Amino acid sequence: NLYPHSLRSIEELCASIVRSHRETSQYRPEELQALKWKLFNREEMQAYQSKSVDEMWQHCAVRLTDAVQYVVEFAKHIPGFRMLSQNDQIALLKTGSMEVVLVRMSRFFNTENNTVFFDGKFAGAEVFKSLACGDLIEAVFHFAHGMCALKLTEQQIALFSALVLINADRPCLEDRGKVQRVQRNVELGLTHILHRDNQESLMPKLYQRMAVLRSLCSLHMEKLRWFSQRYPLTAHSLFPPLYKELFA
Ligand SMILES: CNC(=O)[C@@H]1CCCN1C(=O)c1ccc(Cl)c(COc2cccc3c(C(F)(F)F)cc(C)nc23)c1Cl
Repeated sequence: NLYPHSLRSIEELCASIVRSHRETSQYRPEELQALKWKLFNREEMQAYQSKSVDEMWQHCAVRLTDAVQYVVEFAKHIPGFRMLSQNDQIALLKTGSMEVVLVRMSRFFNTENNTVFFDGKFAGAEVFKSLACGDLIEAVFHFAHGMCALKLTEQQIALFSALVLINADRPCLEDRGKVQRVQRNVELGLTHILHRDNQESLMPKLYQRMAVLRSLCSLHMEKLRWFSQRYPLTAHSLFPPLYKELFA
């Protein structure tokens, strides 16, 4: 039901969001724990760094598109999301899916050696040099550090990711009121989880993280435009269709 107010239905809402997060998170925390110290050797590093700009962008775009598809799956199981109009669902995903990908990336981050899980191993920022957008990668790493510092549990990440997606302030929504009601329920779920964990103090920090996410993703869209103007062939032919649908 779209308007849960009793505690039981808030707990049901949390349970379905946590389950959906777990089933669509691509890698389990314990899997990544095992790979934590698997780093690229010199040859592998050089192989990435000698890729051309558009080769490396295409290589990343495939992974990002894959990650976005998992976020679309995640969104479908957020209570109330599927009751929104198709256009509103697309509008929320168009602006929110990359933000959730970024939140999820921070789960794959090792703050001890400043590396991120990429292509099966942990990579430092220098692996992405051939992308020719050091500022974007720097910002991605910096954001991941900030997220790791909050030490969120998987359940807290699940509810936070749902709140990042269900945002009634997004542009071009048809039925803002309906999105607001779904957003309100997810907010109740997040406060419920934080209250249960005795960590209400995290709430303002999470809202601050959402503001950082928005600025970071406008940088991404700017980079994406730069890349598709600079390499129109790659951008228009090689990027997987979903990517074009969501970001073009
Ligand atoms: C387990 N792996 C992961 O979590 C990430 C997310 C999905 C797949 N993936 C990676 O393999 C990965 C991990 C770390 C980094 Cl830094 C990258 C490279 O990231 C990007 C390169 C180019 C453009 C990127 C853009 C842009 F600009 F398109 F919006 C935006 C984001 C956010 N990341 C970009 C990638 Cl692709």
